[in-house]
Amino acid sequence: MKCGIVIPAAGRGRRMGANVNKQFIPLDGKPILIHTLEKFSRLPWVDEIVIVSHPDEITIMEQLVQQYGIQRVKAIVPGGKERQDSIYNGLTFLETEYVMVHDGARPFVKQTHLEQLWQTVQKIGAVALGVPVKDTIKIVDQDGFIQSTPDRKSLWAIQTPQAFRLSILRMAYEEAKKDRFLGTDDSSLVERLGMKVMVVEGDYHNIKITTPEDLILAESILKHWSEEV
Ligand SMILES: Nc1ccn([C@@H]2O[C@H](COP(=O)(O)OP(=O)(O)OP(=O)(O)O)[C@@H](O)[C@H]2O)c(=O)n1
Ligand SMILES: C[C@](O)(CO)[C@H](O)COP(=O)(O)O
Repeated sequence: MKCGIVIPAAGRGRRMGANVNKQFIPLDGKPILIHTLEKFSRLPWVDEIVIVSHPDEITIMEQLVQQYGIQRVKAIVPGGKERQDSIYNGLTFLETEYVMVHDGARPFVKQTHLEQLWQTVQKIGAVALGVPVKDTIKIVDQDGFIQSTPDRKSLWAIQTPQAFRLSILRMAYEEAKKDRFLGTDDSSLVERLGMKVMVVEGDYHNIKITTPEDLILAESILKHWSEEV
């Protein structure tokens, strides 16, 4: 059994406010995206990697992949307006039985968690990495008033990778496209088909680098947990 990896990296990084795609920002001298790609490129069960890039950055991506010797990159393909559009396009280039979708902006996913996801997706067919939330979460209305407080015991902050049997994810993406449904992750597209998605507990290092504060946290993670991430 082999797995294909789709790395959505075609965003504009608006919340980062940098004048460059946040995935090219260096961490310990290496672009964030390369840290991410290195987590997958040597795994024995990874058959092919598809990187989804902003159309204007495909050449840069090709140069980085070559410069850092990233293995198993099958294609670097153009993304779309939304993350969902980018992944939809990336999926069309895969020929594996399983797929793992992982944000290019999450450089610290652990190998142990990737292995757990790989074992689980072969049994369950749909799985996502996540962590229990630490804050109390509130549902707030458009006027800024709290409507409800969900029981924190049942709340998880879902990350990536999210892994699926490829046929399941393709069907979910087609249904979402037909229904014009836009989700913020891949699992929500599978859930809306009425299918169960399992959560594997990861850890709090697996941050998505989104705003400037995350760069400070990322440097600290790399400095204090470099052997683990
Ligand atoms: N149209 C898009 C939007 C996002 N992504 C990717 O999806 C991942 C998670 O998205 P996010 O962190 O929101 O990145 P951006 O969309 O770039 O950030 P922002 O919303 O701040 O612009 C990132 O690796 C990003 O590059 C993508 O491939 N295509
Ligand atoms: C997919 C994701 O990383 C799960 O937490 C998150 O939903 C991506 O959100 P973004 O706004 O596209 O970064």
